[in-house]
Amino acid sequence: MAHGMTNEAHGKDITRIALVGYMGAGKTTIGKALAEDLALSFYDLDWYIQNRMHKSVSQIFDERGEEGFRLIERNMLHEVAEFEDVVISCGGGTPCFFDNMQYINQQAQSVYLKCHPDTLYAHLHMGRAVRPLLLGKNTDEMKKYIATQLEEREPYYLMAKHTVDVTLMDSCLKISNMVAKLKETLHIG
Ligand SMILES: Nc1ncnc2c1ncn2[C@@H]1O[C@H](COP(=O)(O)OP(=O)(O)OP(=O)(O)O)[C@@H](O)[C@H]1O
Ligand SMILES: O=C(O)C1=C[C@@H](O)[C@@H](O)[C@H](O)C1
Ligand SMILES: [Mg+2]
Repeated sequence: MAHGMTNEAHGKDITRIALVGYMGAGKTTIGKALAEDLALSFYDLDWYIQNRMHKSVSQIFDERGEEGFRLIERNMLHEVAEFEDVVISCGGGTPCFFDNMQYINQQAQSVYLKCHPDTLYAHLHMGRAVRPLLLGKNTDEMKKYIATQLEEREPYYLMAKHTVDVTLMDSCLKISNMVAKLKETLHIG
């Protein structure tokens, strides 16, 4: 596989792709499709945390607060980012805590899935996954929260090695186009 990250322990060429970006950008949706296309294993960091902890992300937030969740998230990131020949979808906040983004860049080909706040809102509004940070917010509050937090977080996301704007890929039918664009960006597949 022509990706070019070499594992120093055994000198083998490995592929490890990490997707970052705001909640609702499509990291999970697109990451899964990309992994299938490239015949790589797919790891979603939120799902991995939930499986390892036997608890939902929301439960972890409730029981340990965001601070507790971020500690667990960092530890789990260090587990999945050791795996070889994988696509990893990070959580929306993963790059913004500790030195996570530097670590992601050290371990993987990172891609920021950039998405306009209106599209993020539309995705988050229609999706059914529970995002503790958005709980209890009405439409206006949610739109404001997304716009403000995206501005705060974008400097971290922009540290990724590649940026792909997914705003215009706003249809499930076009997920395959998205995969093609990512492969082109990464010179892979
Ligand atoms: N390109 C797209 N076109 C249409 N719908 C999309 C697209 N990308 C994502 N969606 C939809 O938007 C919702 C959120 O997507 P997804 O869960 O993949 O986002 P995420 O970036 O993984 O978010 P989080 O950081 O919260 O895990 C889902 O319901 C998904 O089906
Ligand atoms: O953007 C965030 O901070 C989050 C995104 C999700 O992926 C989850 O990791 C959690 O809901 C927090
Ligand atoms: Mg996700």
